[in-house]
Amino acid sequence: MQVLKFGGTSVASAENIRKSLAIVATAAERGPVVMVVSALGGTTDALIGAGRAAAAGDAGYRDTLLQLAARHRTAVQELLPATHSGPEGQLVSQFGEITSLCNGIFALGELSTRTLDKLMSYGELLSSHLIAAVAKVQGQATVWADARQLIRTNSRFGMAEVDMATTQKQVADFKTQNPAKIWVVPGFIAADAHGTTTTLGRGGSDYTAAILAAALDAEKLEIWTDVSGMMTADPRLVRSARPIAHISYQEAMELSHFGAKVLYPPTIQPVMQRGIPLWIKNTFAPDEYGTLVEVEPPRTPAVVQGISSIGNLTLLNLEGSGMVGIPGFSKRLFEALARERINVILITQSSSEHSICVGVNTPDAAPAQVAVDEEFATEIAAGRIEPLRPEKDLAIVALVGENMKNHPGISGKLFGALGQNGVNIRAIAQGASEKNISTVIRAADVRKAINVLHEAFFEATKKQVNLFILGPGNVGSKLLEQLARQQAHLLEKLGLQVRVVAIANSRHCLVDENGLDLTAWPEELAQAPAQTLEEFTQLIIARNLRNSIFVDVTANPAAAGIYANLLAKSVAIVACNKVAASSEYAHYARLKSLSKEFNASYLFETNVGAALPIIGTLNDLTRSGDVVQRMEAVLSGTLNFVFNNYDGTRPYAEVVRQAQAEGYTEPDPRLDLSGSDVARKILILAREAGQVMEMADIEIETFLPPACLEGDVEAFYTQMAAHESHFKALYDAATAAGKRLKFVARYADGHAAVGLQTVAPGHDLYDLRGKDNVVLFYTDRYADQPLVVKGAGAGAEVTASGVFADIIRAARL
Ligand SMILES: NC(=O)C1=CN([C@@H]2O[C@H](COP(=O)(O)OP(=O)(O)OC[C@H]3O[C@@H](n4cnc5c(N)ncnc54)[C@H](O)[C@@H]3O)[C@@H](O)[C@H]2O)C=CC1
Ligand SMILES: N[C@@H](CC=O)C(=O)O
Repeated sequence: MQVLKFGGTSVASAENIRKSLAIVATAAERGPVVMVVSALGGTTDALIGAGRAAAAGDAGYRDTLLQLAARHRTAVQELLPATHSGPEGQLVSQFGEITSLCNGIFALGELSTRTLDKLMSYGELLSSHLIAAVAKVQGQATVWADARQLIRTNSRFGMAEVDMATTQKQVADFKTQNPAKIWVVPGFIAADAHGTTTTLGRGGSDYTAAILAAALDAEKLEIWTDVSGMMTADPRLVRSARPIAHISYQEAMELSHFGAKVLYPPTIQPVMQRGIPLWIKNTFAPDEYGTLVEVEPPRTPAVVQGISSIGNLTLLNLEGSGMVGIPGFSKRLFEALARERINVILITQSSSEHSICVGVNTPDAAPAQVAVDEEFATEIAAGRIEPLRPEKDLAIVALVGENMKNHPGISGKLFGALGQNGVNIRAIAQGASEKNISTVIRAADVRKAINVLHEAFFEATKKQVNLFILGPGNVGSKLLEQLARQQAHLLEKLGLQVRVVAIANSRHCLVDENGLDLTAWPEELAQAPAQTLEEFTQLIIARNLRNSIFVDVTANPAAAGIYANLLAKSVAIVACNKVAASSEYAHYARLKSLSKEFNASYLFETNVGAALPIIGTLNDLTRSGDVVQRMEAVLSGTLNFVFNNYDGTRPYAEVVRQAQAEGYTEPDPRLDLSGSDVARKILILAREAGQVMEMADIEIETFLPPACLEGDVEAFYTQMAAHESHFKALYDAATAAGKRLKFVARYADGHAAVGLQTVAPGHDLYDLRGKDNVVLFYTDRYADQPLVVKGAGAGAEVTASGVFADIIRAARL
C-alpha cells in the first residue's frame, strides 16, 4: 500500500482538492492508496478561535462558524453535482454538532483540552468526508475510514500518545473488511480506549500518515505539501535556499525538529523503524523531485545538509560555586522541569561544572523559573547557587548533516562566518553524533546568521555584499556608475553579488533591501524621504544585513563620527573621507582596534593619493618587518595641477578654479591651497608607518597670503585674484632658478612638515605631471633607492576606483 498525505493548503479549495485527487488517482493506478487529509487550510485555527471566543463569553464565535460553514458549502457545491445532495446534508448536520458544542462551551464558559480536541476534530472530519464523496463521484472505489477507529491513543488530550500495537491490529482488521482501492482518512485525530476523540498535536496529520504507513508496512509514504521538499534553509529567510533531494531519516529528523516546518517531527520515527521511504512532494508542482528521506541516501559531497532555526527561545542559567563537584544538581534541575512538563530544547554545561544552561520555549520560562528556584531554595538562600537567570529573545540556529561527523573545520567555519558578521553566540550544543551543531544567538540576528551560513556552506561561489553609500557627490556618483557597470563582472569573476541597499545625501535617503536600481538613483533619491545621519546609522544597524559595508564618500566630520558605532556592529567601513583617519590619534587607534575586535574592515586607501596603492604598500612594508626611515612626497593633486599649469599667462585663481571644476580639490578648496589636506595625508602615512602623531605635530608652511584664508570660498577666490602678484613672484623666482614649484610633504624621525619647495631638474619630484602624486619611501630595505609609488593622485573617476577596490577588499575578507 501507499500512504499519501495532503496538507491544509493542498485541500484548501475545490481546485486544490481536484489536484490532490488527481495525484491520488495516478498513484492508485499502481496500487491501493491511503489518502490522509488535513482540514481545509485555516479551519483548525478558526475552530480553535471559535472555541476560545465561546469560552470567553464572546458570541462572535457564531459568525466564525457561519463563515466556516459557508466556505465548506462552497467547496461542496464546486466539487459535487447538484444532484448529489448527501454531502451537503452531512455538512449541515456536522455544523449543527459544532454549533451545539460551541454553545455548550459558551454556556459553561470553559474549554477543556478534551472538548478542544473534539472541536478541532471536525476540521479533518469535514474535509475527509467531502473528499471521499468527490473521489466516489469520480468513479474511484473509495471508502471513508474513521481515524478514530484506526488509531488508538492514551487520553492525553491535545498531544495524545499512540498505542501502536492496538493501532496495528485495528488497521489490519479494517483492511480485511475494506478491500476498496482508496481509503480517505482524516488526519490529526484518533481516539482513546473509551472511544473519546483525541488529537496528535498540531501538524499531526503527517503523523497519522506515518502511523498508518507503519501499521500497513506501506511501500512508501508521501507527504504532499506546498513546497518542493525540505529546503537547505527556510526559504522565507534565505532566497537562495534550495530543495534537498536526498536525506537520511536522522538528518530529516534533526531538520524537522529545528524548524523545517515542512514535516511534523514525530512523523519520521514510525517510518524510520520500518525503513519505509518518505517522499516530500509539492501538490502544485508534482513533477518536481521533492525530497526523498530514506535509510541510505546516495552520498553527496555536501557535509552540511541544511540549516534550521527555532525562535522564541529562552536560556535558563543555573549557576553557582556550590554546584562544582557535587552530584545530583542536573538531576534535580531536570526533574523540576519535568514536573512542570517543560520541554528542554537544548542543554550545555561547561566542564568547570559551575553552570548548567538549558534552552526552553519562552512561554515555559516563567513556570520553569518558579519550579527551579523552589527546587533549589535552600542552596539559593545559602548563597551556594544563584536564582535562575532567564535570558529571552534568543533563537537556535543549527547546522545539520551526517557527513559533519569526523569532518574537521565545520565548527570553525561556522564560528568564523558568524563572528565576521558580528553575530554573538550565547551558547553552543553539539552531540557526540555530530549530526547537529546548534548555536544560540539573538533572535534579531537569525535572518543574518542563516544567510551567512547558507552562503558559507551552500554557495561557495557567491557572496552577497550590502553597501550603504553616504554622499553621492563627485566621487560617490562615479562610484555608483562603476558599480553599475561592473555588477555582472563581480558576480561572474569574483562571486560577489554587490548590492547597493541605501544611498543618502545630506537631505534624502533611498533604500531598497533587494538592491537599488543603479541607473535610476539620482531621480529617485531626489524624491526619497528625508533622513538624518543618526537615522541612517540606525537603518544600517537595524537592517542587520550580512556583509554590510558603509561607504563614506563625503568630506563630513559628522559622517566620520559614526564609524565606531558601525564597526562595533561588525559593519565594515570604506572611506575616502579623511576626517577620521586624521582625527585625534586616540580616535584613529580606537577605530583600528574596533575593526580588529569586531572583524570588520576599516579601509581608507584613497585618503592618500586617491587610488594609488600608497597605504597598501606602506602596510605591506611594515607588516613584513620593514621600518620606514623617511618619506618624501607630493600628495596634493590640486597643487601639483595648479603649479604645473600656472605660468602667469592666466590668473592663479582661475587655474585653481579649473582644478576645482575638474574634481581635484576638496569640496572646500581652501583645504588644498592652505596645505591642510597634504598635512592630513602625511599624518595618516606617519600613523600607518607606526608613529603616534597628532595634526598639531605637523609643521605647515603655507604659501598663501593670510587674507586668502579669511572669509568664505568666494572671498578666498577674490583674495587670490587680488594677490596675483604674489603667486606670479613665486613662479618667476622658481623659473629664473631653472626650478619648479612643488608642494612637498616630508617625514623623518617622527617629524613631519609640509610646504612649498623649488625643485631642480633631476630631482625625484621634478618631473611630476598634471595632477600626479608621488611618494618616496626610504626604509631599512629601501635605504639608498626609495620605493616609489607614482601616478594620478586626484579626480573623481580614479578616486571612485580606489573606493571600489577597498569595497572589494572588505567584501573578500
Ligand atoms: N576628489 C578627489 O580627487 C578625491 C577626493 N577624496 C575625498 O572624497 C570625498 C568626497 O569628495 P567629492 O566627491 O569631491 O565631494 P562632493 O562635495 O562632490 O561630494 C560629497 C557629497 O557628500 C554629501 N554630504 C556632505 N555631508 C553629508 C552628510 N552629513 N550626510 C550625507 N551626505 C553628505 C554632499 O551633499 C555631497 O553630495 C572627500 O572627503 C574627499 O577628500 C579623496 C581622494 C581624492
Ligand atoms: N583634494 C585632493 C584630492 C584627494 O585627496 C588633492 O587635490 O590631492
